[in-house]
Amino acid sequence: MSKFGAMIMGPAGAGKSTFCAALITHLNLNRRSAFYINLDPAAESFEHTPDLDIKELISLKDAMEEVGLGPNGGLIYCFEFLMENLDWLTEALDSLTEEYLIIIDMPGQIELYTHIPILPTLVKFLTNSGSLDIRLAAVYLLEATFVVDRAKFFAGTLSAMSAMLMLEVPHINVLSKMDLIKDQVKKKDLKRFLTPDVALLEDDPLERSRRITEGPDEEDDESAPPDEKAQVMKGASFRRLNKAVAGLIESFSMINYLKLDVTDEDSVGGILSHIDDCIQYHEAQDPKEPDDEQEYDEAD
Ligand SMILES: Nc1nc2c(ncn2[C@@H]2O[C@H](COP(=O)(O)OP(=O)(O)OP(=O)(O)O)[C@@H](O)[C@H]2O)c(=O)[nH]1
Repeated sequence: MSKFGAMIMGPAGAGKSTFCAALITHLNLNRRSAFYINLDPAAESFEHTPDLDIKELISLKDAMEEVGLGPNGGLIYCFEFLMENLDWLTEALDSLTEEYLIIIDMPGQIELYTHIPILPTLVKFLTNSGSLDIRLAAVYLLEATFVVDRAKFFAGTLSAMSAMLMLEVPHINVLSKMDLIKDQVKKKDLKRFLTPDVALLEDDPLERSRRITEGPDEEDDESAPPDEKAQVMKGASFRRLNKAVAGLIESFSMINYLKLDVTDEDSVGGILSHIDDCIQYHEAQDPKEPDDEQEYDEAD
């Protein structure tokens, strides 16, 4: 029996929990079942009470107080503790049928998606551990207001890409909180962010106004010792680096974004359709009995 899930990821405040809540409401309205897991050991309040909450196992507060760690160290400690107690997940998920969409609400610490190997191990366990075998989609949210600062947008896009390459499961990128930029960004301009292209940095209005007020860039001092050059990356070098990164994203066509407005039922439904496609949810529902197919063949 297959299980289906979506892991909702992204930086702090990107709107993950709000999206999880909207998704659960949408599923329920469409007579589908959700199993909501909170894996953020610091999360306090929820619109829908989680069916499973990491805080039952360990909370960030416990980790910080008992082990004397800060918030980031505490989070890593909680995830390491989770990895040592994976039967807690297996026991809760084992009996779920294929009707359920398992929704996993992740913490927002960016380290988790970039350079710490815990998440790939967790995803491998969920998708490939034999007993669970969840068909999982990764959904990465980036706040749409980032499009106003293009360098920030590309930095966010890099973290989405990092998560995508690290996890090796079907991946959906989402620009969340679209309602916040509806009136600021023209539709035509927005299209360029949905499939980011490098020219976005060249005609960045923020950059143009900076050049007008500060004047043209000073070229970097080529005679400076290598250490100093590396540390003082500013002006032209910084822009060249940004452009190279944006070029990389563009030339591999690795990132596309879907738009999300949680206040719009169709928008939430649209993201759900993409998730369903990625995990082939509908194909697994009401499978034909072998006998049905046989009867059909005989009638021919
Ligand atoms: N305008 C607007 N605000 C939103 C939207 N989604 C979330 N927010 C607000 O953004 C803030 C953060 O939302 P959360 O859903 O808690 O974000 P999160 O990614 O779960 O945050 P962390 O748990 O800190 O990682 C809250 O104040 C939400 O009300 C949206 O689509 N539009």
